[in-house]
Amino acid sequence: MNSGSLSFATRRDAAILIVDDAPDNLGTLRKLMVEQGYQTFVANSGERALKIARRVHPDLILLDIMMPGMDGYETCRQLKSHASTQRIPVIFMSARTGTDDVVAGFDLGAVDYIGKPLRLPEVCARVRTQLQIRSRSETHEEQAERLRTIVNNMAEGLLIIEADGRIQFTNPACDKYLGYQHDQLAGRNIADLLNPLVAQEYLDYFGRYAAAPQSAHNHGTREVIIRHRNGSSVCMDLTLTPMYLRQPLFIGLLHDITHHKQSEDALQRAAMVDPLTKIANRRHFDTFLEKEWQRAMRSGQPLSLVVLDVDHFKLYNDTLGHPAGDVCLQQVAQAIASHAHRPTDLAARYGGEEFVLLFAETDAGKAVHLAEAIRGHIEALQIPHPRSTTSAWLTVSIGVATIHPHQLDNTESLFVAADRALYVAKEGGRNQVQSTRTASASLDTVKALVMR
Ligand SMILES: Nc1nc2c(ncn2[C@@H]2O[C@H](COP(=O)(O)OP(=O)(O)OP(=O)(O)O)[C@@H](O)[C@H]2O)c(=O)[nH]1
Repeated sequence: MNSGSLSFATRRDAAILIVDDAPDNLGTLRKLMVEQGYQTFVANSGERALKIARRVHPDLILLDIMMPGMDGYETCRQLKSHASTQRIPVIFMSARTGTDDVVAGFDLGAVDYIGKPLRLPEVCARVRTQLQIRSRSETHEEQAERLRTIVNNMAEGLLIIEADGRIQFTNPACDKYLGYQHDQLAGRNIADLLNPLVAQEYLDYFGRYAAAPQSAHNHGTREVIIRHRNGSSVCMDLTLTPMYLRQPLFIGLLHDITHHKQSEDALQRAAMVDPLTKIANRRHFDTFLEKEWQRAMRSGQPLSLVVLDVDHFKLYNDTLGHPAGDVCLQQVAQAIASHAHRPTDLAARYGGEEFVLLFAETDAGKAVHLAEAIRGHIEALQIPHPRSTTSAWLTVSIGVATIHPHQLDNTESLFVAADRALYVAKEGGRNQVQSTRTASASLDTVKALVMR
């Protein structure tokens, strides 16, 4: 038993409409069809046949041609012109077996033509065959419908692209991702959606595949920026698969990664920012310094590092509480960061109450001047520090170091110099700026202090 008869075997309940004005014929055919296991409906006129067909949607109609009133041809014409009945297979039965009659029957859309007098086994065979064909074509339609449903409902955008870059088809998800109405993208070129370099790369790949489909390789998945209809850019993963369907075609699958990108960016930003003060953290500062250091080595420009430490901060915490200390650090951070104006300046929280600032292309004189401005700014905030022995307000001590980096130096040496200057500022009474120059002048003092 082949698969066709198998599928047919499951359709023993097929419904047959028998149309004939002769009661004997109707009776004989009905009995025959019932014996075959079919469900039967009968009509003795064309008008009645149309009514029944519209109501019960039979799987097949056996239709006599010569009938009073509406004949079989007209009945068939009307069946074929009505959406709900046009796909029902019709087999004509007639004593008129001339070629013209038979051809006229097929021209009206009949699937078969049986001559009268009927040979009953032949009728059974022809009915069976037509039901098998119908059952197979239904399966094809069901499959096509299933595929259509998947394509229309999938979350990924689907594009079918021709070798010259012309878009042949897009699914609703693709239209939605890119802001187009249904069918607006078909006919456009992918070059309208991508930046020119990327588009050219794809077109070259299409061209290579079209020239030698057998040697084609999968283009894989890559991240692309696609132009949305509103002019904005959307970040997508595009997977391209070449396919030969009568012509070289490329199936593109678009996966929106904008949200993924945004959270990736947010994570990246979070990894660079100090959670308490919202300015750069130590990690970000070190990376930034390394980059500026390399740049300064190439340009020969000076690089200045400013190190700041809040005075008597332990005392501040002990007096006003740790939460007040946190707020104070936020205020100090904002004040410091407001002095980093250029893209090559960066303020960061380097540790507990210690802050740093990098000023690229800034000589010692300017850096000390900037540091002095920051010190004054923080003092002017007039954050009360009741038990400070330095001032009634919160103050900072600042060390400044400037260097013209070269191969033999490293960033560590710049930090050591700035920290030394800071040490001198602390020991010199706090609330002041000291630079490497001033620090080295007081080196003896430092040495003496260190020895103590
Ligand atoms: N509130 C708060 N305090 C912090 C934070 N990080 C560090 N500290 C405190 O900062 C204080 C730093 O104290 P020290 O290093 O002794 O320095 P100091 O008291 O500022 O003294 P000098 O630097 O010599 O003027 C410590 O008490 C730390 O607990 C923070 O995130 N929040």
